[in-house]
Amino acid sequence: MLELRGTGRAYGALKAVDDVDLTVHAGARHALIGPNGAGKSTLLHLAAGNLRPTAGRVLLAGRDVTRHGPARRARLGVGRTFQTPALIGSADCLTNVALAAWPAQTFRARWLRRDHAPHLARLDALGLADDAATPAAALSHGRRRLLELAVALAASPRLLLLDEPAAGLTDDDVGLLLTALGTIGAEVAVLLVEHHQELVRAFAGTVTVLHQGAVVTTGTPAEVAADPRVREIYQGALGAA
Ligand SMILES: Nc1ncnc2c1ncn2[C@@H]1O[C@H](COP(=O)(O)OP(=O)(O)OP(=O)(O)O)[C@@H](O)[C@H]1O
Repeated sequence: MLELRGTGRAYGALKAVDDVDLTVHAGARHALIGPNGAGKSTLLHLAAGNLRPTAGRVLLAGRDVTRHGPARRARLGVGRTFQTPALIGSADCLTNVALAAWPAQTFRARWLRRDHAPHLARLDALGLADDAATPAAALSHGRRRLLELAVALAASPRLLLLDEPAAGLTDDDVGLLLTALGTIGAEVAVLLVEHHQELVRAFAGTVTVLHQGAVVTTGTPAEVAADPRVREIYQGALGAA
């Protein structure tokens, strides 16, 4: 679904992302971990088109999108969330989801836009049905995270890029987030940047470790947790026993 080939992003002498090869397969549950400053957010920006690489290529479903901006990549099926939720605070949850769904809808669905049933179903699937009429700004931080996920999914992405969705969440909220992530269909590949080790272990089938902009290793959570290089550079990142 997503391929980075020799992809890099430099800021002067600093290589924030350095010659990265990364493949996220269709339907994958792929996590990207690494210490602070490893280059994880930069890599997500490169995948989403918010940043242009200074080296290498980005492919989406085999198509070279290196020079495509974020809007064009979104039309090709890339959805994302940000470290700080990007929502319309004054609009209620239903409106946030309905607006996000608009570009992916058929003409008929737009004409029938008063039919909010699909959007309510989406909110319900993520545990937000009771908040349909609540302004996004009035939600707790944890529920804003869930709404951001609902908004990203409303655009029917084929690749979903999630930037630290568990940041600042309570343990209970992380449980709700994990349940919500479990509702994402197999037609959507997910690349998750996350520091929360239990969430990574519970969610990801594949984990890539980034350090100083470069890929250290890719494997299952157990393989990565057992890798001595990972233990060295990323102490306890996966709660290695
Ligand atoms: N716009 C920028 N200009 C200069 N340096 C930058 C810029 N953006 C990021 N960097 C640097 O690139 C490196 C990678 O940053 P990035 O935010 O991608 O790391 P990260 O792994 O997401 O970190 P964290 O886990 O703390 O969010 C860091 O050294 C950072 O200071």
